[in-house]
Amino acid sequence: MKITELAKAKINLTLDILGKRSDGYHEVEMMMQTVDLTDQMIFTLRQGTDITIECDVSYVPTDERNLAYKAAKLLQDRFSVNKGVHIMLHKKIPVSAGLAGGSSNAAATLRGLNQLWELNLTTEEMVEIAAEIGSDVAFCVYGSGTAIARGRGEIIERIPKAPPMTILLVKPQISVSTAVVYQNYRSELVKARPNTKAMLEAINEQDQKAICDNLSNVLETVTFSMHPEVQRLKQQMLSFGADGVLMSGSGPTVYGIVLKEKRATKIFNALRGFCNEVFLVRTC
Ligand SMILES: C[C@](O)(CO)[C@H](O)COP(=O)(O)OP(=O)(O)OC[C@H]1O[C@@H](n2ccc(N)nc2=O)[C@H](O)[C@@H]1O
Ligand SMILES: Nc1ncnc2c1ncn2[C@@H]1O[C@H](COP(=O)(O)OP(=O)(O)OP(=O)(O)O)[C@@H](O)[C@H]1O
Repeated sequence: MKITELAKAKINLTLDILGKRSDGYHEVEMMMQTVDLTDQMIFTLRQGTDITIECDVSYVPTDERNLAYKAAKLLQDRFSVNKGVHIMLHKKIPVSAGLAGGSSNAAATLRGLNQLWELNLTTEEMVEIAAEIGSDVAFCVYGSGTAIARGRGEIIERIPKAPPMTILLVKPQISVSTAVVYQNYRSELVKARPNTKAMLEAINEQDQKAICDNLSNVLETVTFSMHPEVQRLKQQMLSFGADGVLMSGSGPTVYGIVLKEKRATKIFNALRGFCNEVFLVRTC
């Protein structure tokens, strides 16, 4: 028996930090959006209880460090499952990019194994389990759409879908640790905080211009100071004519919303001249 699931990348339309928590995490309020940059995952039932992973790119761990493995093991232990699985992961989402690639794979594993192992879990039950794997996994369980995430990212409020928009994703060739970025966050260095209410209104009204005007991520202050080239990339995308530009998550991926299709292709070609990893995608 085989189940196929698609794991989508996410971008943050807003990311605000409301304070530091006693568990060491940060209290956040952020608007999340899926885009149609997807990994494909194929789950095949195995005899015995082994969980094995195969991936078509060499730099993704295929052992217990893989978030998909963690998700499978968690389900197996929690529900005393005496079945195994082989997971084939076709990777398209850049790794350590701020696009929740690993989290999305973990969420797709919860959905896939819910079917393969016939667990009959509701979406809400999967969301609860997701929070034990990572802060971004809960949002990814829904598969696609727009939501506000609160708490440490695991409390999800689904909101109306953002309008279809063309997005350029650019992943610089540097690696950023989410933990280090959060650790170095200083609220006093933030000049303008996100206005979540205004962003919600913009989405409710399907007002693309207002969405572009309200993009905001407080973690830019940290990543930009550690890697000035990420800030330069943002400036460059704005000067090329993107209508709104923001760093996603803790970075280093920077995305640009481009409201005119023809201009998006032009900027895409210009960026490909000096960046290896550039993707032209849509909100979904
Ligand atoms: C930056 C974002 O991607 C935005 O969507 C997320 O907030 C991070 O989500 P994630 O990668 O799933 O994060 P986790 O794997 O849960 O945590 C990685 C590390 O980031 C820090 N962290 C994460 C989330 C949060 N609300 N506060 C934190 O301080 C913690 O040091 C944690 O050890
Ligand atoms: N299924 C997976 N796909 C990609 N990376 C994974 C996976 N499982 C574990 N990892 C490891 O997780 C780390 C972060 O990878 P990931 O691509 O999820 O980062 P990210 O996009 O920055 O995540 P987020 O936006 O949630 O902070 C990498 O060091 C990678 O080796």
